Amino acid sequence: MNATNAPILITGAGQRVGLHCAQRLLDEGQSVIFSYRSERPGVLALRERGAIGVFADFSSEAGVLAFIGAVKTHTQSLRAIIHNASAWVAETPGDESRAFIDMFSVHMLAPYLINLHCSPLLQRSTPADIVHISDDVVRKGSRQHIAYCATKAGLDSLTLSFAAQFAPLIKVNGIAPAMVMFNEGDDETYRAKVLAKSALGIEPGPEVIYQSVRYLLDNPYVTGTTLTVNGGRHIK
Ligand SMILES: NC(=O)C1=CN([C@@H]2O[C@H](COP(=O)(O)OP(=O)(O)OC[C@H]3O[C@@H](n4cnc5c(N)ncnc54)[C@H](OP(=O)(O)O)[C@@H]3O)[C@@H](O)[C@H]2O)C=CC1
Ligand SMILES: Nc1nc2c(c(=O)[nH]1)N=C([C@H](O)[C@@H](O)CO)CN2
Repeated sequence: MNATNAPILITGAGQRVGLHCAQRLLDEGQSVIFSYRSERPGVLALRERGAIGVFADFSSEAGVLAFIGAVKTHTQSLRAIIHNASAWVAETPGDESRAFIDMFSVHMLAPYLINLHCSPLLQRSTPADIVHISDDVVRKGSRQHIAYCATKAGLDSLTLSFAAQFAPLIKVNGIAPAMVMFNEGDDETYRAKVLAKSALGIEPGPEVIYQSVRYLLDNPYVTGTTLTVNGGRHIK
């Protein structure tokens, strides 16, 4: 918990990694504001623990600005912003542009606007952090998720630019995971194929992302860095 107990803002926390990280922050006595788009059991669970849920549809500028305005009705300061919200959409013939625009908006426009408009709230907290959750796939590209990978690469660029812009009051870092947790529909063949891509060959679960977030929040001498959390894919 920080001295002023300024809340941590985490986006896309209704399920999976974001939900786990929000729960772990609450476990440690940290106040949390989170974004959700769909009403999920995780949204209720976080609310029942005292976290503030704010609806967000990051697919448009108007939706992002509306979210920012809503956050500012709940707090005047922020300990950190964790940009977790994401859409993992493969190219599908006929609506390539829609997919690209949607992922540009959630992976780049939303973090860009939220960082710019909420930096004054972060500056009222010491220390203060921004964490962008990217993807290890940026390292080499992806034939199956071209737009997804490109927009995550843009997020990595925002890490570098905002780290320079906001130093020394706000640290800005990224986390680049490879597969952390499968999706329900992933069959055994796909799971085996993905596990074989890393040297460690495990599905680690969302705690490895929380551990990475914790490191970045607690370390006063790290900014402009993206942590690779990929089970050794790059050495396989
Ligand atoms: N899972 C993995 O193995 C890996 C994950 N990552 C990254 O880690 C992070 C967490 O992954 P994971 O938990 O699987 O993420 P999810 O796929 O579960 O997405 C997280 C949340 O993002 C929200 N979201 C998506 N699009 C929008 C939008 N347009 N506006 C508002 N919210 C939106 C969804 O909200 P709702 O459900 O309310 O609609 C969703 O619950 C992501 O950034 C992901 O790219 C990187 C590599 C591997
Ligand atoms: N928003 C999301 N991004 C990603 C997901 C996901 O479920 N939601 N999943 C992956 C895969 O696990 C991939 O890493 C497998 O190689 C990537 N990004």
